[in-house]
Amino acid sequence: MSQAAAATPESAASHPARPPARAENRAAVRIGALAVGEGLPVAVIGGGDARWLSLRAGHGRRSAGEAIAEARAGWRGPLLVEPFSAADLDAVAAGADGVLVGAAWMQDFQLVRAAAGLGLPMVVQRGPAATLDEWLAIIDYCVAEGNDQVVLCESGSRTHGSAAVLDLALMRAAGERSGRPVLAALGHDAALAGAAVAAGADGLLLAPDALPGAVAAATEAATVLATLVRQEVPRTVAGARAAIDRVDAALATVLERRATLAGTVQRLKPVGGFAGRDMERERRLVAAMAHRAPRLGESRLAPVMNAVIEAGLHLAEEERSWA
Ligand SMILES: O=C(O)C(=O)C[C@]1(C(=O)O)C=C[C@@H](O)C=C1
Repeated sequence: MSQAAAATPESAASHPARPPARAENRAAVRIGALAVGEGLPVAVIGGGDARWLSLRAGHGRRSAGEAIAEARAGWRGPLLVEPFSAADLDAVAAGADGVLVGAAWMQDFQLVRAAAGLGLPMVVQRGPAATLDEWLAIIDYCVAEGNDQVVLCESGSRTHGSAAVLDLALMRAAGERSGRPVLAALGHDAALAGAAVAAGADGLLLAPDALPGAVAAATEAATVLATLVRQEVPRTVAGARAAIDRVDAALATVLERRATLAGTVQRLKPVGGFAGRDMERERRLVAAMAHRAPRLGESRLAPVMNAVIEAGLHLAEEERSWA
C-alpha cells in the first residue's frame, strides 16, 4: 500500500469485505437444459431460464395433458409442472422436465412419493408452517423412491393471516444442511430478488403470470447483483467468459451511473468540464480504489480511471448544460 493510499480519508482502514464464499457447484440439479446450483448465474424460473405450470390452479378441472401441451406449445425450454393429484402424474411424466411440489401439499407424503417415483427432478416448496426439519425430511421420501434430484424452494410462512413472509435465513440454512440447491419463491414481486441472491439462492421462482417488469428485475438481480455479492470460480474458458460477461454487465451499470454523477459535479462546480479538472481529487480516488483492487494497484488503476473520467467529461461537454 502506498503512503498516499494510507493517508486517503475515503479509504477503508481494513481490507474490503470479500463476497461470502459459499459452497458453489455443490449438487447441481438439471431441469431439462437448466442446471440449478452450478454457481452463477442464478436461475430465473418463471422467467427466461425455465417456466412452470400449476395444475392446482385449475383445481383439477383441466386435463393435465392438455394444459401441459398448451404450455409446451408456447415454450420450448425447461418446464416444471405442479400436479393436482396422482391422476396427473402420467401426463407430467410425459411432458414435464421436473415436478414442483407446491407448499400446499409438501406434506402429502403419498403424492410426494408417487411424484418422486417418476424420476424427474423435484422442486420442493416449504409448507407455510413447516419447520426446517420437516422440509428436509421430504428429501428422504424422494431418495427412498430412488430420486436424488431435489431442489428446495422457500416460499414463505403465513403470519397472522397475511401474505407469506419469505424466510431467507431458513432458505440459506436449508441449502447448507442439505447440500442441495435452493430457490426463493418471489411470487409476482421481485423486490426481494436481490436479497435472495445475496442470501445464496441458486434460483428465483416467479409466479407463472409475473409481469415483465418483475421478470426483468429478477433477471437483473440474478445477473448484475449476483456478480457483486457472490464469488465464482469457473474452470473452463466458456465458463470464465460467461463470468466475465456478468462482471462486465455490472461494470457497465456502474460506469453509466458514475458518468451521470460526474455530469452532476460538472454542473454544480464553479468551473466544470476539462477546464475545471482537479488532478488531486483524481489521485485520491485512485488511491482509495487501490484498497479494493490491491493487485491492480494505483499504477494500473490510474490510466483506467483517467479514461473513465475523460469519457465522463466528454459526455458532460456534449450534454453541456452547465456552461
Ligand atoms: O470531483 C470533481 O471535481 C469532478 O469533476 C468529477 C471528476 C470525476 O469524474 O470523478 C472529474 C473530473 C475531475 O478532475 C475530478 C473528478
